Order: sequence, then C-alpha cells, then structure tokens
Amino acid sequence: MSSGVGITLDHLSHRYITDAGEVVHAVADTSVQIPAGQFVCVVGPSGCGKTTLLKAIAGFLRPTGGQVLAGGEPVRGPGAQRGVVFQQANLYPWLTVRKNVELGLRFRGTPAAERRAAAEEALDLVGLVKFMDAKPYELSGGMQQRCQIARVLATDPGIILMDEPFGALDAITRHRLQNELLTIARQKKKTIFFITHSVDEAVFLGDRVIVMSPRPGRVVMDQPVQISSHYDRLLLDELRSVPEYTQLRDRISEAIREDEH
Ligand SMILES: Nc1ncnc2c1ncn2[C@@H]1O[C@H](COP(=O)(O)OP(=O)(O)OP(=O)(O)O)[C@@H](O)[C@H]1O
Repeated sequence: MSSGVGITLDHLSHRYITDAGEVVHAVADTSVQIPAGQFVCVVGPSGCGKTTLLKAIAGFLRPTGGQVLAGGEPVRGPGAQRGVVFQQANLYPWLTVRKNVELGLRFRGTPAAERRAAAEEALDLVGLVKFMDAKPYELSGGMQQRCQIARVLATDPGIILMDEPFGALDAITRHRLQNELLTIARQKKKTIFFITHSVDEAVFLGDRVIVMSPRPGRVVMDQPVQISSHYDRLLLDELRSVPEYTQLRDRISEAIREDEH
C-alpha cells in the first residue's frame, strides 16, 4: 500500500480565456504546502477557484502562473499517483460494481487476479462487497459515491482529490459517508484535498481548513483542526457537538462572510 504524498502549490495562479476572449482571473498567487498524509479541506464562495486548484493538482490544466509539485515532482499532466473523486459518480451503467472499481487498474494493465483482489479490498473498505455484482442503477446515490471512492482507492494513489463528493447527497447519507471517509482516511493515511461548500463538513473532516477569498481566489485563512485528536474516545458523531468544534465552525463561517464584503 502506498501512503500519502505531499503537495506543494508554488505561487500558483490561473487565468482562463473564455470563448468570447475575456480573461477570467480565477486564482491569484497561491502558495500552500500540504504534508504527506494530511486531510485538507478547502472552502470559499462559489467561483473562487477551488476546482481550478484541484484541476491543477490533478494535472487536468496547466496553471498560467507558478507550479504544482506532487511528491516533490512538478505536475505536468494526470498521473497514477493522484486519484480524483467528483460530485457525480460517473459509473459505467453496463459494468458491474466490481468491474467499475477495477477499471483504473485495467487501464494500467494490472493482471486480472490482482485487479480483482484490489477491487474487493476497496469495496470491503466502503462496505459494498455485498453489491459487487450489482449494476450501478441498482445502487442508491450514496452507494454510487462509495463505489466511486472504491474505484480510486483500488488504484492506491498517494493523493486523493475530492470535489464536493457528498454535495448531491441527502443530509443523513452525507453524515454517514463523512464518518466512513474519516475512518478510511485515518486508516490509509492518504493525502486528501477535499473541496466543499459546507464549513461544517470541512471542520469535521479536515486536519486543516483553507478558506479562499472571492475570485481571484487566494488563501485568506489557513486553520489547523485538532479537535478529533483531543477527543479520541468520542464517537465520530459526538465530535460534532463539542464546543471547540462549534466555535471553530463559527469562526471560519465568519471569515468567509467578512471577506465577501
Ligand atoms: N474553462 C473555463 N473558462 C472560463 N472560465 C472558467 C473556466 N472554468 C472556470 N472558469 C471560471 O473561473 C472561476 C473559478 O472557477 P472554479 O470552478 O475554479 O470555482 P469554484 O470555487 O470551484 O466554484 P464552485 O464553488 O461554484 O464550484 C469562475 O469564475 C469560473 O466561471
């Protein structure tokens, strides 16, 4: 199993040129150092460049300024070391859950037996072993997201990039998946870059919360979160109501509101 890989955003900036020829300054001079194994949540107003940052780390776009390093190496395109989880699961409807999870490994030419073992292990982690032979349309929205997470886990990347993965789920399923993801993150020690609109979700999941300004996005708050390490014996759900948790959540919400004015 490969463990987490560090990420460096080195004076990253990005300007898009629209089809109409307008320049959109999405991200301004952003430098962030993310150590291997850290769970970082990014929040900020709509359009502040969160997805642009994620795409630059994934290697889906070349930033117009600065650079991204993953494990100390410049990112020049997508790579096996970085897995991406989107808001929509994008599963192939004609493939079973297991075959969907094996897909990344199949593209890499991993032998069938190895693929199967990795898929089963990943499905076990997300609690979907019983549904291995089901088709995606037989799964609920939450289960489809679990399947997408398993597909990324099966390829064993050092970095997992998540773009509002629970944004389309109902509140109860969302809480459940947050608990599961936190358990997996602690167990696997991957580096996780997680975009969300929910400050509550960010404080619950993150070892650190980064708050971005309105466009052009830059870091306006960089907040370590150590609540869960202080409350080791509490159940995950109980963590959400400890005073430190609610205070931090309010402080971050306030920082976002202040910056919007
Ligand atoms: N391909 C593109 N061409 C032109 N402008 C773009 C393109 N992609 C994004 N933008 C613009 O860049 C800005 C940042 O977009 P981005 O998707 O990174 O923001 P975001 O913080 O993830 O937004 P949201 O929270 O709404 O998902 C926005 O103003 C968006 O309209």
